[in-house]
Amino acid sequence: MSTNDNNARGGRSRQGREQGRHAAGPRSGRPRRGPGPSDAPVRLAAPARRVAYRVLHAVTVDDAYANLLLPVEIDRAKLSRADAALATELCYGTLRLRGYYDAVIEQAAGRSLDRIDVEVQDVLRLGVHQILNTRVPDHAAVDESVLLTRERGKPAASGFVNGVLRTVSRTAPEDWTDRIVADATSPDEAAARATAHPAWIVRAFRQSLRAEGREDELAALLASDNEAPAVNLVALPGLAAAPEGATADVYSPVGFRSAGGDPDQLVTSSDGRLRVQDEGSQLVALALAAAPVDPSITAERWLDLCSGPGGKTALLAARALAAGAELDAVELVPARAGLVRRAVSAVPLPVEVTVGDGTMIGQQRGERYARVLVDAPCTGLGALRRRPEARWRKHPSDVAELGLIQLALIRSAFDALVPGGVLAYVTCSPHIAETRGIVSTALMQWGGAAELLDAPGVLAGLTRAELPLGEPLREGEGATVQLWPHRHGTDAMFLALVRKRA
Ligand SMILES: C[S@@+](CC[C@H](N)C(=O)[O-])C[C@H]1O[C@@H](n2cnc3c(N)ncnc32)[C@H](O)[C@@H]1O
Repeated sequence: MSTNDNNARGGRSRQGREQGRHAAGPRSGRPRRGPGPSDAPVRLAAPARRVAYRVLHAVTVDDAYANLLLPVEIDRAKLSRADAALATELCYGTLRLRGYYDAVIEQAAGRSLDRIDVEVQDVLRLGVHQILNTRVPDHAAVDESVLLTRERGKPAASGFVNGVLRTVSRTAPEDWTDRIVADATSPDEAAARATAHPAWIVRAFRQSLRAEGREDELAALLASDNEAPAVNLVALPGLAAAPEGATADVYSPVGFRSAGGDPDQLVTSSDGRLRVQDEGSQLVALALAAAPVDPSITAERWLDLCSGPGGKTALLAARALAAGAELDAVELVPARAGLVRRAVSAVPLPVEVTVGDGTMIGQQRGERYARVLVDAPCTGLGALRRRPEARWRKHPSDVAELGLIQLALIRSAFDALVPGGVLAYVTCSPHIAETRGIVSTALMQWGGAAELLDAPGVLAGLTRAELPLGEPLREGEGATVQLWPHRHGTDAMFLALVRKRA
């Protein structure tokens, strides 16, 4: 079976076949069917389904990372581009909504998940995803799930799979959502169940939005986590330009979306001067390069303190080259330091990449740098749409553990600044404890030795369009920036710019 024919995307919709059963558009905050990545082909290619299953199961039993394993499995299966796209949608779509699908399976099967064979669980998850959130016809989703069950050496379970999936298909997706949230004990728990997020993450998001005076955006934020992000690229400034036909980013002056084709091909053929990079990541690196250091600083040396795998280092290197500055990079993990070296090789600037502990750099290289980027290790709650299984692997205790490292890193970065120099504290998490919490604590400890700069103002000087921002953390003239997937189309990057008083 091929997925390449026009019928695949243009064929009869489930809505049509089911006479308006799902005629209403996707409801905000709920797992959705509709256009975009979930708008999967009508006919299912068996190889794509097998690849999706293999990755799903490796995530379940081996703690594999889907974004690393999926390309390997796609290569191994020699999937066509269309089938690779389908395998990606099936795999990522299933993983993103896994908690929701598990609840559906438990209700449809009338038993708890731990009483279902672990391989059969993943067959069912994949089947439920196809039935509830793609245009794959129900009978195809059921039949092929049964086939897959047999292929996995579980013929005795094929009747069970058939029965559960038929039960799922007899209830409209919207009605499933109503059932799944029916006994939720709070609005956050209901939102968590309906959008397949752990409840503690929903509470953390609500708190961050509330701090910005935008709590009413919670449903939009949760929904955006369940959508595949567009592939965004950067053209390293001064070294490359966006290719003909590409669409310029809304905010980043050096970002673009490709007109089609394989982004990896673009990266390779440009010798790494075009790179895949989230628009928010571009903006925070550009903001550090543009921040006002004290005019007494004439020769600048810059530092990327947590640099692996080097996306922001490459952009900083291009900016440093243009500004006549030097650049160093530090990374704790040797393999990731290797990726940083590869990333900066695209820029004709010698960048010293050191494997080391960034928390020690302040002591070792005190008052040496005019600009320091602290792209701190964090929970990554702002990039859940990118890492489909990640939300199920995070724990509230991670926040406290990471907080200690984040505080140690920002303090080390401050010590490494020359007087008048600026540090950028960045996370790809909007969690208050990792963002405003760290910056407030550090500012309090530094007292009058530090000033929070106006990060929204710095960004306003470089973005193509004005960024709609919420209420920031303010101190003096300074303010922070929080970007959001649902509002800006970026990862939820946080940025604070802090200057060491001269
Ligand atoms: C958010 S990532 C940085 C992403 C990077 N700036 C980029 O744009 O590609 C955080 C990095 O910090 C590294 N890291 C964690 N603890 C560190 C430490 N104590 N010193 C230096 N790097 C550390 C992690 O290994 C990880 O590569």
